[in-house]
Amino acid sequence: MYSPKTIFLASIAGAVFLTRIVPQYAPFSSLFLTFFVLFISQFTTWFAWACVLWPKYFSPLNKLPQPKESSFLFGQFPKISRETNGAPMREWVSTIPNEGLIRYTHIFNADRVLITSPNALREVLVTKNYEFIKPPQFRTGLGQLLGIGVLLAEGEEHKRQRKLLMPAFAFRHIKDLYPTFWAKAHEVVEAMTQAISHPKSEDTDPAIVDVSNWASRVTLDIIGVAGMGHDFNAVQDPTSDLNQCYRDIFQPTRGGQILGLLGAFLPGWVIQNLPIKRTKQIQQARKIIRKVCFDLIAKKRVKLEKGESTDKDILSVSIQSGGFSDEDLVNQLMTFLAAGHETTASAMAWMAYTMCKYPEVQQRLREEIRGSLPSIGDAGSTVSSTEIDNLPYLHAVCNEIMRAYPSVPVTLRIAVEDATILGNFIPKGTSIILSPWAINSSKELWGEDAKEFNPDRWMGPGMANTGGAESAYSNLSFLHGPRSCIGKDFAKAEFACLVAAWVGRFDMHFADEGYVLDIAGGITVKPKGLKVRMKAVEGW
Ligand code: HEM
Repeated sequence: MYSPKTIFLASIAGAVFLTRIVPQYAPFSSLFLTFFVLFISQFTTWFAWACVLWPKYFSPLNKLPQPKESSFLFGQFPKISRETNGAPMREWVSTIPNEGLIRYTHIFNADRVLITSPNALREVLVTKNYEFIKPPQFRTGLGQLLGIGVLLAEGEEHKRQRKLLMPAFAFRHIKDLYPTFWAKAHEVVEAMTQAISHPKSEDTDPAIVDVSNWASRVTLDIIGVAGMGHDFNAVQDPTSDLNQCYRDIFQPTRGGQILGLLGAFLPGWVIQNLPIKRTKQIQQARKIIRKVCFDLIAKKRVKLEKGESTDKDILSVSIQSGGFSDEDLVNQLMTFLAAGHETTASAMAWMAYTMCKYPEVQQRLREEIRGSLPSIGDAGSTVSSTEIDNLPYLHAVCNEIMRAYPSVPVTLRIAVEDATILGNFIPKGTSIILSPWAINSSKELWGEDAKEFNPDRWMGPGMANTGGAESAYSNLSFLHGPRSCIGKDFAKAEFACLVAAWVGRFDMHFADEGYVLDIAGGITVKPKGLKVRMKAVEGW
């Protein structure tokens, strides 16, 4: 498709051709000036067509409902960049009457289609799943840190990888991981209990805790132990290279946002080699993460070859499938390390926020946990999947946190060919927006109190799995279909164990009583600047 990126490349090629091969026809002898003239002239033509004529008069998407106000050139981009990721979509779902699709435009009026109804979601996520792929710039951008594992692979390659990995995520296997999750939950609450009772300096109050930091460390350890059979020990030692890497690269920065935007216009290799701090940071992180993964694979192979391992972690199951080369395995490990830890860490940050905001929920949950589970303070204590999964209020609170504040508020697809959704023509290349946050809080799907935090919607007969919503597509936190979160059961079990341990042990209040929710992040989101005053509650 003709785009600024192809114009850029075509202008470079044209300028080289004109100045080097047929200089008599070049407008200038300078390569740069020739490039500049070619670029500007092509860009202007493209601009008039793509930014004015096509979106305003020719786009078949014009007939779909859309937001009223729109910038002349940048569509809804100014609103989207000003607000929290997913907030505009959340607003449009409930304010623009629609039948499953809302159209809006982005930079240079590029078309976007927001999916709003269960039937439309079913088409995009299930029946036509491979017609709507992840944007290619994800592969070049995220691919550096995640490798091209199951998260970024497409088509037949994705099917192959997913089939080989599925056994590791089957519930019969996940249920054996509950004691591992519980052991790490024990370790982190003990470390936190120690930390909040020992001042580090005179002017810091140890009881005021940066929950995101602890949450990221414990979830990194859990994906290490349960996913790869290796303890990164980030709970005890936050200074390890790997922990530091993820803290740096997942910190939303201006540099990262700018690179994301440039990705729409420049080829991936140009972006990756820009001489700026952010690209250097990413290259360094990639080196460290890959080395950690290669070492883990080598160690695990030796163990498996000697017949010493009966491990059931994701890595062991992947090696034993025989379908992955070492390079493939590195890509899968990089994927699980990133996809499997910041997402759950974000859910933990939302847990802390909701517990502070709704102290009565916190109190009720603590009573259920303490009344039913063995004390987290007892180093030898363990729990089974049945013990955790049978606590109705814990189940309800965890589900409600993930519904009301999904870790991934928005994700994207691109129509790989001309397609249709609910019979509406979708031209090739159109961006399709899936917004878990918007869907999970749609009044149409959840009723009048959709935007309220109400764990009780998951209580009562027949409510535990649905929260009262009629369609499974009303809850999009893990998406659905062949590209849904492969780690859903893993994440839910891990989250329930961590929440039980954390709420069972600590009383939590906002450190700043007037805290007003502001949301930070990119792919995953968290309450910005949240600090929690924590106190260990005696007797458990
Ligand atoms: C609260 C925790 C989690 C949430 C909310 C979550 C959410 C999601 C979402 C929304 C996607 C789809 C992204 C897209 O296609 O655009 C996804 C995919 C994925 N998630 Fe999770 N996730 C969580 C935890 C985990 C964990 C613990 C693991 C690994 C152990 C994991 C591994 C993956 C993988 C590998 C994919 C790609 C699946 C594919 O494309 O076939 N996630 N997750």
